[in-house]
Amino acid sequence: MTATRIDGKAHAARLRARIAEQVAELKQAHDLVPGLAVVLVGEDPASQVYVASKGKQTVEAGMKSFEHRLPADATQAELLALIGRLNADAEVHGILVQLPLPGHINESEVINAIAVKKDVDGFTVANSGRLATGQRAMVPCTPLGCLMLLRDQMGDLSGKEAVVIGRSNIVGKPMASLLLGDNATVTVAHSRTKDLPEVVRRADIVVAAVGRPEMVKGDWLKPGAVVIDVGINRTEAGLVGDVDYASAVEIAAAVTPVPGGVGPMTIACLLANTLTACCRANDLPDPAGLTG
Ligand SMILES: Nc1nc2c(c(=O)[nH]1)N[C@@H](CN(C=O)c1ccc(C(=O)N[C@@H](CCC(=O)O)C(=O)O)cc1)CN2
Repeated sequence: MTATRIDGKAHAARLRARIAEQVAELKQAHDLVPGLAVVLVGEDPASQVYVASKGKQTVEAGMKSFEHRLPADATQAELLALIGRLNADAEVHGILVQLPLPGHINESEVINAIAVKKDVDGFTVANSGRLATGQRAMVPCTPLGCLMLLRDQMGDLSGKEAVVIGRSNIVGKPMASLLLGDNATVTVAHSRTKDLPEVVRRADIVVAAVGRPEMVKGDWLKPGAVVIDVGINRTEAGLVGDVDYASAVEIAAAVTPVPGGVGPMTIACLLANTLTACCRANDLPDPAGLTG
């Protein structure tokens, strides 16, 4: 039997519609409009596309979008000064610096200059620490999107065996924290893991976030596993994930495709985090069902 194709595009569209409704209610009840500032440094083609999509979807959801483009040779001081102004701007509830940054810029210093309450990427040390210790945090968008897809597909994740492949600060580690928060039993595998196929074979849930085209094969999977592919790899054959989709669908119960799986959820969850940041800045309760 062939696996379900988890339609991230359709899921993201439904999520954006719910966010737009909640944004309209916020305006009506409190005369508040969430605002998102996105900062792009340089001209990386993929980043330009993502930033344009973020701006468009922010406006479509009824929020304010502020786009700031700096040249590739902008200095760190210029970037920090811009973040300082956005931190102080009452119309801006969320700030995102598009990654990757040019090599001469210290990514960690820049990210950690963002006010913790406006850190809608959830990448600051403060938000990472809060998530890792089970406190209320701003949750990174890609892992939050993966969690929403998993809950939608499987319901309760309690007691499930989950293997997260990849230990990055922006996907692997927060993903592991979120799965632990839902009471899954979590293994984080990485490049030094011994016998990775055997580790993956025991998982009910596989989240692949390694950045290696089609590395996870169908015969690594436990029959009936749910597979979330975070990879976005540009190859000569086109865009592929970290999972070999064709062989995975022969064994798994459900698999996210690339494109059209996790990617669209990343931007929808950014809108969710911006709405959450606006509510928190105004001492209102978190919006229902958006915070993970
Ligand atoms: N500050 C951040 N920088 C980056 C993040 C992030 O979450 N915060 N994530 C990625 C880029 N990204 C959003 O910024 C992103 C990547 C991919 C998609 C997406 O919808 N992908 C499509 C395929 C589109 C394509 O052809 O490239 C899909 O998977 O269907 C959305 C957002 C790195 N930087």
